[in-house]
Amino acid sequence: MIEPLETVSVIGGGAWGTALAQAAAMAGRPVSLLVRDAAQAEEINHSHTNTAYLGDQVLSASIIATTTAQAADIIIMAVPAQATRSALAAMDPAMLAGRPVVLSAKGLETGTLQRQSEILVDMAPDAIPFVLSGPSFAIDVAAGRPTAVTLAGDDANQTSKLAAALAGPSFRPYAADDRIGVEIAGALKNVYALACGAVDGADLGASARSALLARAYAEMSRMVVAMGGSAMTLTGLAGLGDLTLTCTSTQSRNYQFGIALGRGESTEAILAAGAKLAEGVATAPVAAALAASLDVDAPLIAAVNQVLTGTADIATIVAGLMSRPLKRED
Ligand SMILES: NC(=O)C1=CN([C@@H]2O[C@H](COP(=O)(O)OP(=O)(O)OC[C@H]3O[C@@H](n4cnc5c(N)ncnc54)[C@H](O)[C@@H]3O)[C@@H](O)[C@H]2O)C=CC1
Ligand SMILES: O=C(CO)COP(=O)(O)O
Repeated sequence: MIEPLETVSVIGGGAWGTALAQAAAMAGRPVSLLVRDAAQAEEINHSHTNTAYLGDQVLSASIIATTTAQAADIIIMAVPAQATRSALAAMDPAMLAGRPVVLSAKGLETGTLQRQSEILVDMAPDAIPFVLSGPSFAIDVAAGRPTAVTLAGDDANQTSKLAAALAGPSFRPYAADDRIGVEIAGALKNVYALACGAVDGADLGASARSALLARAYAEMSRMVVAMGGSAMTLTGLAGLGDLTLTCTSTQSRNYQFGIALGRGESTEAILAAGAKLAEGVATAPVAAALAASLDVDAPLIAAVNQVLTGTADIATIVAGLMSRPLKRED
């Protein structure tokens, strides 16, 4: 029994946490939003904007920003993937026990190689994990533009109820049950967006980018199946939907990071220049380690790691991919 599903507490006041708080408010939920900076909380509560992350987008007055995590019926985690563990550790365990906790970060944890919901199980074994992923730029969600996402949980009835509690006029969650597939898709699409950006940054052409997208989809399917998820999940919003959005949109931070790599800039230089969060940078080596441990052929993940570490230039990497032994497409 997960009811009531009235109030929402969002942990993380960046672009995505603020957008999800706005979506929950538009769904009619009273929302608290945890931010780390008192001045930011003040701005959200009094001006109803979060300019550092969402420009002049006006936020719902029913979002209350706080600098300490508030208890609620529904908890939404929206800090970067590498910060989820420490954010959970900082919360009162009683806030999490028996409550639906929605993991919305898209990334795999460095060191442990864990998915976001595995981190939750580690940190709060009594919480009920759900994962939310799909094609959804924060500004689109916050501005009330039509968005559809996947919400996956272990119990179909609970997941449908939670989806209904978060659904609004412009935010449509589809209930699903393949947590593994949804999480791996969300994490890997960022790695492939780095690759697609690099293809464009290096001016390799639209044909190359589409070929990459299709082969990325095939590689992602092998990874999902090897990890115990379903390849069918990839036909949906969290798979094909988000892969195409992130790999083809200049709005994507991962794609932008990839463009800079494709132009020959180093990872260190891009980060030093103040690049926005690009989750694929941390996830790529984790994905490579997982592929190796599962014996999955993942040449694109390997290629992205070569670009990120500067161990080969783009021309050499492309030549290597194009001269792999010919194979059947299936
Ligand atoms: N921005 C977008 O359009 C979307 C982002 N996401 C995912 O959401 C996650 C977060 O991304 P964004 O919000 O866009 O990043 P962001 O860089 O805009 O904001 C991250 C926020 O998390 C806060 N934070 C970091 N560590 C924290 C901690 N330990 N406790 C509390 N707050 C902490 C930072 O202060 C910052 O406000 C990422 O995994 C991203 O892939 C998912 C869908 C869309
Ligand atoms: O996940 C996203 C859209 O679905 C956001 O992508 P970026 O993090 O690359 O901007």
